[in-house]
Amino acid sequence: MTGPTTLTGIGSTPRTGVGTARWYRGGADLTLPDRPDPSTVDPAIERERFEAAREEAREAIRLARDRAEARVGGEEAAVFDAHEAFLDDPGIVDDVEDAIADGTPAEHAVRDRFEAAIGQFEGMDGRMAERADDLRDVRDRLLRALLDAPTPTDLSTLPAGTVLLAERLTPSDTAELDPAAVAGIATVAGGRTSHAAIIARSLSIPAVVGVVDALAEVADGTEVLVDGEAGEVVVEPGEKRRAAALRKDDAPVVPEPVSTADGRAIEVAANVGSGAEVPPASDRGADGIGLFRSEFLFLDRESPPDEEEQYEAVVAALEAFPDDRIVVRTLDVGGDKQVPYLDLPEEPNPFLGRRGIRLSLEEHADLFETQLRALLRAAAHGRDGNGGGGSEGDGASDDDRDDRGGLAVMFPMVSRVEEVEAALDRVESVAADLAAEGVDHAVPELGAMVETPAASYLADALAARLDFLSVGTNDLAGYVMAADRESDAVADYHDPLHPAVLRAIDRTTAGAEGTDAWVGMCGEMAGDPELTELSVGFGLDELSMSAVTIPAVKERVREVDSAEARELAEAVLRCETRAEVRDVLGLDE
Ligand SMILES: C=C(OP(=O)(O)O)C(=O)O
Ligand SMILES: [Mg+2]
Repeated sequence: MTGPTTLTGIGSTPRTGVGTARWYRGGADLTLPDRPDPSTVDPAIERERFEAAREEAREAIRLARDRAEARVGGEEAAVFDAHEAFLDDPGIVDDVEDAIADGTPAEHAVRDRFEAAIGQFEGMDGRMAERADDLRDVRDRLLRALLDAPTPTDLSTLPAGTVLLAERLTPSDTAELDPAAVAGIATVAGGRTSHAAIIARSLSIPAVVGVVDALAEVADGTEVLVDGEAGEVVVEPGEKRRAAALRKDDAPVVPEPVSTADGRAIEVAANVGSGAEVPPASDRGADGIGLFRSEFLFLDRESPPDEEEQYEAVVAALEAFPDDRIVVRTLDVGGDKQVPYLDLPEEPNPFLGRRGIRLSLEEHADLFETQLRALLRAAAHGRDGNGGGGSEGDGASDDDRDDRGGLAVMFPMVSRVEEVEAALDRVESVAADLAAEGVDHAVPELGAMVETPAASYLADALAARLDFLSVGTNDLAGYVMAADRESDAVADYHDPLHPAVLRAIDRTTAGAEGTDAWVGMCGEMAGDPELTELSVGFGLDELSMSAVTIPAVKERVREVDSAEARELAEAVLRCETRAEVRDVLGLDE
């Protein structure tokens, strides 16, 4: 391949890096010998081999876990606990042992059983499909042990400036990478929400996944640029493109809050999916956390976290940002986020079913209560001293709260005023219980996500009852455009730059005008520096995003004039097609 050639995929870590391509092919050859005649197989020996392989794999998984914990933190490392659990899963172990008893050699029994499990997960939606990667990882560890195959290339010692190309990377592969050495990752397979992609993001390694386009033709040693924001891999990019891309990525970190050129303060906060993402957010200059996806505390485990664990996770985030606001979203499961132990109802169309606040108010009222107890206790932390003597809050009018600091809590997937009223009642009753028990607590700021057209139409009524609203453009675009956010086939529809979505955003800020509620945005649109002026023009007070784009968005906010930004928003709101919107914004089609 002679460049420059641009291959497209899915941007996963929105940073850019340039380096030298190096293919990673998983190291060892795991081709199995031909299956022998069952009568020649000694099941006792095979059982012993299987046992020994499990123990070897267990040791390697624990080592990977410790290494990941040291590099990216405990929450990301917890994926390896899930890997270890596969080694003990009776549904797998018993089947492998049964096959061995019938005369199947251990390596064939392992491969067959894992292939079946991988096939099952691949047939599911969203995050569950990505558990297939975890199973592949465990299967390969077992097969390596059984075949006595060499361990794969040591990914922790790659030379500086490597762009790693692979068919797919497992979570263990990714956790081994040294972010100082690896300039980028491009893989043929994988989605944005696979564990491997999440770990790469936590390590801030530029990454593009799902590059089906001719990645295989890129030879080792070629210069490659990985633009994880545009979702592009540029082969032999040339000096101009390289310099432009790196300039974009290198916006200086601005630790203090920023205002527009004419003095309007805009909070630029971080979205985090786990405690491990909190320190990098603060390093990138986040003004607090605008979206703490609390559901990550519930994934990849066998039972929900208890009140204490949730309390501690939130307090750790508050301590990392003592002067800033931390917005924790209550449990948002259902739709693409399935949690097996919660026994969520089977639904023909989960995106239009029991999700978010709907589950918290009914099927999982118990989990909601535990979560609110943890949150109200955490809200007292740091007031009147470190954790001691918190006030008994009185909801939206709690006036001893610092303007911008402290805890805020928001409810996901709201579509009715009644849901907000019921959630506020639950908060009040949890506060009363804690008071009766003599437990320190406070009522945090309370808000709702605007992710449904209903919430956008009702923004005035919601804002009148709450302290804030936060626009979730990922789901809002999906529901306004009737386009599944997980489906490639309708990816074109799922774009916040469609006029209908932009009008829903504007309707939200307009609805909140005249109330005391502030309005933020925490969908992916908020993190796009090319859309910062438009977001300011819509009247948003806060933009919350993946930590990596915070410096570029802060830089952009400082250049914006809010009157001009409003004119831009008005021009965009007059558009009738996405092409016209892109034209007004000066973006290429
Ligand atoms: C931020 C959002 O929530 P999530 O992506 O977690 O569904 C959104 O829908 O825009
Ligand atoms: Mg959402």
